[in-house]
Amino acid sequence: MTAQLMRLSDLEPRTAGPPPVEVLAATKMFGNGVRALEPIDLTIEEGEFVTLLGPSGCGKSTLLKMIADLITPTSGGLRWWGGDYGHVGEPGKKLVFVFQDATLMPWARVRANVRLPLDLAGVPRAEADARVDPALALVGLGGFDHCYPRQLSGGMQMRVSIARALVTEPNLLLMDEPFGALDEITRNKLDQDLLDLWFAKKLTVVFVTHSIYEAVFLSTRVVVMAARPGRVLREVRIDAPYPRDDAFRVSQAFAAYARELQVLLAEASTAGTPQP
Ligand SMILES: Nc1ncnc2c1ncn2[C@@H]1O[C@H](COP(=O)(O)OP(=O)(O)OP(=O)(O)O)[C@@H](O)[C@H]1O
Repeated sequence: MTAQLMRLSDLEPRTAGPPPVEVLAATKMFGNGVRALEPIDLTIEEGEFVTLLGPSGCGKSTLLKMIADLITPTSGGLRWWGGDYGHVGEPGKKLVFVFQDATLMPWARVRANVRLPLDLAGVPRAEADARVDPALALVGLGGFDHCYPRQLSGGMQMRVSIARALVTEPNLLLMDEPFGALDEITRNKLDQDLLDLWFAKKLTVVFVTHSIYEAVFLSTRVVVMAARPGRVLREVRIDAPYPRDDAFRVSQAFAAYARELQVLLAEASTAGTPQP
């Protein structure tokens, strides 16, 4: 990672290609009558780190899963790199989803856990193994490949989960509150390492969190959502230079963004009407 400070304007756009994700008036109504999402319009540009922030039930996970094509919109649609989902997975258009739980196979060593997506894709064992080591090194777990998940802390298990995502060499990383279950110190460290990874690998990231502080620290842009029904309330660009470190966390700029998001979250929590 460069030691030179970069502003957002230095980072974008990383390519002139179509945006990795366009959400086009997409809605979601579940079978039980819950209107999880009102029409959402959202474009994620290449190289952005976009965070979905909002109170419980505002549809953050539903929107993220729609972006991963795990949930189909009730109306409206999405485009990925300018086309339909059929093109996702082609070179330069790879997407991966990281869940809140590490979801590791407890009976398998770290190496086998990280190699899993390559095994499933039929990548020859020697080639797959060769890709595991750099992925583990990227998350700071070089040398832990022979451990079982139970021998690792919660933070280390999340790192394995991220390595398992990185081994597929994604362009777009979708993360559903990946560090929500971790203590604050571990979470801060993983946030820092994730930012370094995002920067080094030129990833595009869409990240879900409840935490204002995590959103400010990580994001180029925060999308604040409100509930009942789920919708986008406001977007806030976090125009602070990268790389960001602990000095940013205690800066006036950080506090000002946190205050702004706090006010919006309070608004998001009171807005809306009860529904089934
Ligand atoms: N499969 C489902 N069937 C019915 N309703 C659902 C389903 N999934 C989510 N919902 C409802 O849709 C709304 C949005 O849920 P979602 O999980 O997307 O919100 P969220 O903002 O991610 O919440 P949290 O922060 O608590 O994870 C909620 O009212 C939820 O109960």
